[in-house]
Amino acid sequence: MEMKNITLRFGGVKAITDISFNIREGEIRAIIGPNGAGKSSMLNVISGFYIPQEGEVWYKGAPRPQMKPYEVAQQGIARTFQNIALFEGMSVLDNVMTGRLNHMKTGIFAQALWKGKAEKEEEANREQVEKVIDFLEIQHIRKTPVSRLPYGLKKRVELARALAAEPSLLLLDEPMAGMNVEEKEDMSRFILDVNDEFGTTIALIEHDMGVVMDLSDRVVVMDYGKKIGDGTPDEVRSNQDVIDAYLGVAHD
Ligand SMILES: Nc1ncnc2c1ncn2[C@@H]1O[C@H](COP(=O)(O)OP(=O)(O)OP(=O)(O)O)[C@@H](O)[C@H]1O
Repeated sequence: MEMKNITLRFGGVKAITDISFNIREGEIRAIIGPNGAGKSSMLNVISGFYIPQEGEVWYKGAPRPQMKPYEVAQQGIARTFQNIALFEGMSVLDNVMTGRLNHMKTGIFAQALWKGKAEKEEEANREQVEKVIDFLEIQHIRKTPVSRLPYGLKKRVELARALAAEPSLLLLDEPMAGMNVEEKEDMSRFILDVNDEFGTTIALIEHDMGVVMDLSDRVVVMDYGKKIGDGTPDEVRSNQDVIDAYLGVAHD
């Protein structure tokens, strides 16, 4: 995926100014930056939730036309949210199942006409869901309503739902926010395993520098809507603009 000269405005506020960067197939790419830098806005541009006023999003080698978020999802892009967005009253299993909605092609009428086809689809959906539930080690809570789960597990269920969609690009908005050290370690391991095992490309926003530097292949750094750094964790760590931004050095 390639972001080319993206500019995004909200009225008079420029959230993103002329930013370009790419996400290579199979990599873990982090977007970092101080509060209000424009990271969530950028993730929303990637997911098709915001349409930038300027610039182009290229996906799989071609410019992506203006699309609705569900159409972007159908192209294999799934995401999790900064604030957990699960159905609290529903079980873990049912929540993860909602991740398959994009794969449910057989409508109600078709189901009535071709029962066999619908059954096959249902089976494939169940299989993928069970695979993800096993992979993320949440079998023991599959029947539990999400509202009863501790925070760290809710975040894992959100990851499970996104993975159930079998995305080729997975967007994670602060996957470790609010977690304790142990939960962060678990989540890091799962993210690395997902990348390894399924070959899923991952773009994530994360505030915990230790986590970002350990997980990512490459990092984009934003500050005040601009890109100030882009490279491997080591390159970014030694970039003077990045150091200044994080130490809060005044802008000219
Ligand atoms: N829907 C919106 N309407 C108006 N302004 C917005 C909107 N979303 C973001 N902004 C503004 O755009 C800028 C970038 O915000 P954004 O949330 O993308 O930053 P961020 O880096 O994700 O911040 P944080 O780390 O605090 O989540 C901020 O000045 C913010 O106030």
